[in-house]
Amino acid sequence: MGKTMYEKIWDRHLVHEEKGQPGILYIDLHLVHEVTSPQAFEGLRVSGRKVRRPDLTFATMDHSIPTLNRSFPFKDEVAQKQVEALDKNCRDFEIELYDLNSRNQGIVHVIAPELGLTQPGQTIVCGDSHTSTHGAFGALAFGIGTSEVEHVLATQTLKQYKSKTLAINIEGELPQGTTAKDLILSMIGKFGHDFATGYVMEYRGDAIKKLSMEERMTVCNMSIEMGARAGLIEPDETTFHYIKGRQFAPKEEEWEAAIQDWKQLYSDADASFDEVVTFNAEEVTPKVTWGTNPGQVAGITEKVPSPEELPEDQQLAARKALDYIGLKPGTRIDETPVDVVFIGSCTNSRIEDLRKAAEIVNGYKVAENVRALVVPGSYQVKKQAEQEGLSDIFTEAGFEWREAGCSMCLGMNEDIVQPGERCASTSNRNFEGRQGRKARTHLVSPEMAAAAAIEGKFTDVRNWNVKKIEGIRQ
Ligand SMILES: CC(C)[C@H](C(=O)O)[C@@H](O)C(=O)O
Ligand code: SF4
Repeated sequence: MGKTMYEKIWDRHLVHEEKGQPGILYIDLHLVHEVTSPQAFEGLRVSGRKVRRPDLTFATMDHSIPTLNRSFPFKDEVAQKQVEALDKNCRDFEIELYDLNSRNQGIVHVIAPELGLTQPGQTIVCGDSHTSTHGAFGALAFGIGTSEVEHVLATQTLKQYKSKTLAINIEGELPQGTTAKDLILSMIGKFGHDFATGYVMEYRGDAIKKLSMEERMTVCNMSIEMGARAGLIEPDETTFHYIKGRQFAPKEEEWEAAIQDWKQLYSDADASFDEVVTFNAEEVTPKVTWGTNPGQVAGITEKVPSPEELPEDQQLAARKALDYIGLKPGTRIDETPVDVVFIGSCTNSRIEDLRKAAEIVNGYKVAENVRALVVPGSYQVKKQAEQEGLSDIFTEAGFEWREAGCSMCLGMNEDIVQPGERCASTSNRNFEGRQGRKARTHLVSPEMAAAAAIEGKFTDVRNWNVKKIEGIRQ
């Protein structure tokens, strides 16, 4: 019988296996950030170990760093300590670090693809759940805990039980005016935020094939928000084209061999998945979450549901969510006002996201009483957006234009949504307190966030009067 893509990558990396025990997998790329690594390095020091493959380990600063003034001293002492610790750890253990002065700095899941570190067929880990992003390249990529970070640092391997496999066959095409973010939010809405728990899922079908690499990353990024261990997309010409020429991509003489190898990474026609579901892309509309998990989501023309309309096992959670989010059943989503707009995070802070948001913003002004921020995913995204004139469009409209980092996605720095404020956010998590104490988060696409900033409430981007960007420096 044939193999799934997951099984192929698993088999290529299996170093050792014993019945009843987790397999030992070789790790090709280990990404490190300041929040989940300090204790792991401390563990190495205590046991007198070295990092086994510093050349396969890359670190960046992203989670807790300020996005305005990044020079020491930080306002937040804990953040400064984390950053200083990462700096020392990377020096002591000879790991490449993209610090706040580096041209390669940015959110860990934005920079690794951007640098060509992320490649098909690899095993990639990071002490961070959104490592699933890299699955967009056909890499087996998932988050690990801090003790596992230590294990990978010390051995370049990881103990893992094999996951079950799930195929999501996406039929049809995404309708005009909808995005990859709407697609993944729709799927989580349909199947539920814990549907894929214990599975590695493969997104398949024409709608996926038509997505750009950046859009595929948006989809895979949120696999974890459906509970999945990892998300995978078969690599194809779009993937190869994206990788070619990047800093760490295979060089000319190795390129052809790499492509031949990557072309083997598909699920065989006779491979069997533990579970197969289908999803119709034609159903997708611009989405806004109304609750405190990403599956509590509605279309822009819909109303906030009444808990009684929902399946019984979802009613209690819906009641609690509505109470926290401060919305009444029956409220029209497109009449819901926003106080804050955040365009950023590893889900939606790449150059295409900023271009699409800028296209909506161009020629308009941010509504009074709305505070709007754009936080590019990396230094390189920021520079490119500035060269293309996107930053001018944002700042002229009244957006704040920041340095790269995670920022308001999780509010570990000063970029926090105040208690009771409602935020349209392009990030991936909306649980209680995620963006600040009592902050209310609504997950949306960059286009929907941009339109909400201008209107001061959620609005249907499909009806937006786009003012073409004249003389844009692209
Ligand atoms: C800080 C880190 C452990 C965390 C994660 O693993 O996802 C963060 O990135 C998040 O998005 O909540
Ligand atoms: S941007 Fe948000 S989701 Fe992504 S790694 Fe940072 S905190 Fe986690």
